[in-house]
This record gives sequence, structure tokens and C-alpha cells, in this order.
Amino acid sequence: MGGTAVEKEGLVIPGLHFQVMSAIAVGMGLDDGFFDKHLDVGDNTLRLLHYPAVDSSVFANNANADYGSITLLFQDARGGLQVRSPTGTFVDATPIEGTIVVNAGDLLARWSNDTIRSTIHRVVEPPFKQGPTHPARYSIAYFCNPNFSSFIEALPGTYATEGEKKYPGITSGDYLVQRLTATY
Ligand SMILES: O=C(O)CCC(=O)C(=O)O
Ligand SMILES: [Fe+2]
Repeated sequence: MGGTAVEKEGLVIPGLHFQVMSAIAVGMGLDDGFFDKHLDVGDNTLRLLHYPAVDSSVFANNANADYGSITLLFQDARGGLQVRSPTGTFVDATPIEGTIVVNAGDLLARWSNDTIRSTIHRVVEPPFKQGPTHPARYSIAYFCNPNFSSFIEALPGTYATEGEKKYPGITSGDYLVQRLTATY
């Protein structure tokens, strides 16, 4: 065995990506392997985040949704992650040991013809201080995407007529490049 924690996670996380997408497929009335052929390249991104200790009110991360299909988020015990509820209020995604947070991304919303809404989320300072400062926070975000070559259009069962498709089809790669270009 051996290897760093990230290398070990690297073996586990892609399997988790398949499992979560399989559950989503079943939830949408699709075959449990429906998404497999769209995931096998592994066009995913790992981001290691460090939020330094702060002594004043700062928003470390403005509210947004991620761009891809799902994000598998590993957070430490510090807290501060919030997700927006359907009514518009932000609620704490309180860290629970041994669990990960799954956020839906904008491309999954598009793929599902808005049946699944992307998760608007933000990171704020935690509710407690250690002495004069709010402690540092570490998290790992694994951004999952369909294969860049996959053509993303409204999934079967999410529309009755062609006119009910809310978005034109686009390849995953083109979509993500568009979003990233608009950001940077
Ligand atoms: O640090 C977190 O918990 C969230 C990070 C995040 O949402 C992102 O990097 O897109
Ligand atoms: Fe995010």
C-alpha cells in the first residue's frame, strides 16, 4: 500500500462518482448504469482548499454553484459551509465525521432539464473563535464532470415534447470552457 492520503483518495473517489451518479439515475427512472459511459474518462478536478485563520467577518467564498455534474466535498470539523435552501435562506452544512457533502452542479441541472437544481453554497466564518481568531479551515473539493466529449442534452423522461427542452445540447467540454472563460 503506502501513498499519500490524496493518492489513496484518488482510488476511492472516482468509484464514489459512479455510485452517486448511479443513484441519481435510479432516482430519475433511468437504468442504474445510464451515466457510466459518460464518466469513464474521468475528466474531473481535485481542489485542495485552505482558508487561513481570520479575526474579522469575511466571506471566504461568495455564494455560487459549481459548474460540473456533482462535487464531492470533504470538509474538516471547523464548519462554515452553508447551502441555500429552496426558500432562499442559507443553512449550515454542519460537518459530520465520516460523511461527505454532495453538491449538484449547473451542468447536472442543465442535463436534467432543471429537474435537479444546482446547489448554491458559500463558506462563511465558523460560529466560534479560538481566542481572537476564527480557526483555519481545510477542505477538499472533487469536481466531477461528464467526459468532455459527452453530448449533454435533456435526459430521457425530463420532457414530453421537444419544446420542453430548456437548453440546447452542448458537449460537456464546451460547456465547461464557456463557464471557466467567463470566470477567469
Ligand atoms: O471549501 C468548501 O467547503 C467549499 C469549496 C467550494 O465550494 C468550491 O471550491 O467550489
Ligand atoms: Fe463550490
